[in-house]
Amino acid sequence: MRMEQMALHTDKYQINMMYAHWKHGTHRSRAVFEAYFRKLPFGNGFAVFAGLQRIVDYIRALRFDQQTLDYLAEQEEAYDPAFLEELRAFRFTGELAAVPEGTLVFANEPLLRVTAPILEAQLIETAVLNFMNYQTLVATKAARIRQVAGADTLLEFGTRRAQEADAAIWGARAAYIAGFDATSNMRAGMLFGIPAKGTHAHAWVQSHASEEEAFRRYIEALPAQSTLLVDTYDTLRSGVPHAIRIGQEMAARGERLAAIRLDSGDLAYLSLEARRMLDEAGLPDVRIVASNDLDEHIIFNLKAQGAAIDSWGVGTQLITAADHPALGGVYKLVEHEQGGASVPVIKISANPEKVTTPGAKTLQRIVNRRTGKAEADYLTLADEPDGWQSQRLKLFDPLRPYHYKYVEDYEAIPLLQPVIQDGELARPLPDLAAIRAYHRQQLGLFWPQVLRKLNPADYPVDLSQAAWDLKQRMLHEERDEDER
Ligand SMILES: Nc1ncnc2c1ncn2[C@@H]1O[C@H](COP(=O)(O)OP(=O)(O)OP(=O)(O)O)[C@@H](O)[C@H]1O
Ligand SMILES: O=P(O)(O)OC[C@H]1O[C@H](OP(=O)(O)OP(=O)(O)O)[C@H](O)[C@@H]1O
Ligand SMILES: O=C(O)c1cccnc1
Repeated sequence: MRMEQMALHTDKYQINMMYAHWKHGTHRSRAVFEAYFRKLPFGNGFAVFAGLQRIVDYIRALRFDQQTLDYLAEQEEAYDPAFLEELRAFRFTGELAAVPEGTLVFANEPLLRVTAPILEAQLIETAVLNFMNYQTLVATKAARIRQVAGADTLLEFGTRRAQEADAAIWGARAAYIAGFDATSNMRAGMLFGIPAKGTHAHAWVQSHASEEEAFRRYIEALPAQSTLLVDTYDTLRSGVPHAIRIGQEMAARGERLAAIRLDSGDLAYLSLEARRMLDEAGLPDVRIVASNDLDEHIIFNLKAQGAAIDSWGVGTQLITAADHPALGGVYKLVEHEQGGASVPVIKISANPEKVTTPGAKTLQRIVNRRTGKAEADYLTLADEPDGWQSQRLKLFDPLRPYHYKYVEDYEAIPLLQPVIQDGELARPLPDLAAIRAYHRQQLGLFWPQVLRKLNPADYPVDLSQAAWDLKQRMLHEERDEDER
């Protein structure tokens, strides 16, 4: 997809650090950054990774054009014109490894790893996090909604309430990855190939002399796809009876009214009454769509009340991730070239959760061959020799290493896969249909206790002995340094 000029979709401090590196001649030193989040959103037991397509499009299109360079030249920092010439020739030349979109992911594991000259790796931090945090958040919310909706149809209706246009389309895509069936946003439909679906609004009914006339004229125009919104005046006294009359007329002509939509009031009561009325009128095939500030909690409750709803239109709560409006993903330096060698680096914090895990890492999903279920995610240092995969594996909690277990008959599935190498796409990214299928398959790898939406079980994310030892050694070295 074509991307607009995005080079300055970054925080100024990135440009300032790039400049300072350039001034000191360190801008080509190789750096390894990893992106991860520390806390799962919505109290969920997993997140659904999304955003990679946009990240890849952005990275590959990164250029500093004349307008961008002119703007940089005006800044109060008075960047050296020779730096701007360096930027004029900018291309991303590094590597990106990432987990595939649709993967179930957890806190404190690398979802992306960038290995590049530090000038390049630093520039992309802000945008990478921007895309990853939002899309992963919405995909995760969508997965929660899919979980309660079972096999019902889920329609994404959020554009009017989304935090601007990009959020609407990329949010629609994220929702589709995690199991929504369609979006109302036509642009998302066109750009991404998501099925686009729509009913009609109250304005259609209000713009006619009567509700019945409005319904009749609507189905005359769109006989095959008509869903009639029945709550403009009085759902059970007016909307549903009028829809029934239209539905019966259609049936007499050999056509079928597709559905009615409920958009206010007690959706359990109204759907059950509407279902009864439709069935009694000989229209058991007319489906019922519901909307009105729905989320996973309300859908769960409506289903528990036996609501007769076949399709759910979900907007605001999904697209704005209203109950957890940001994923706190971070992008941390884990290794940096010093004196020709790549050296692991650590960031210490008084808060143990904020201490980084040094060294470039790989991420494996340890799947028990006997049960077919994932036991843990396992981080090794990227330079650890292969071969451990065929041995008995000790899995221990990195914060409480005396909590451990052994796994014997397992498969170690590498999750961080090469996406960009030497600035070029390593292989084509999967299409949306493949991403959705992969996401469904991912769900099958986990026990229900990890997947349940209320108080899920913790899924272990463990370090290899070598990764753990490196972290402990660097923590102690830092402390010794402080005490000197
Ligand atoms: N049976 C139900 N159980 C739980 N929640 C419900 C039920 N029926 C509807 N809801 C939800 O309760 C909320 C009611 O919204 P609101 O107070 O705006 O009432 P309304 O009748 O929809 O009015 P409006 O015409 O302003 O949309 C919505 O989020 C709706 O999805
Ligand atoms: O409720 P959401 O999950 O965000 O779904 C989208 C809403 O958008 C439309 O309402 P509209 O914007 O016409 O306003 P309304 O809230 O008065 O129904 C539609 O009728 C849904 O209710
Ligand atoms: O098609 C619909 O019914 C629809 C689309 C967007 C928002 N609300 C409803």
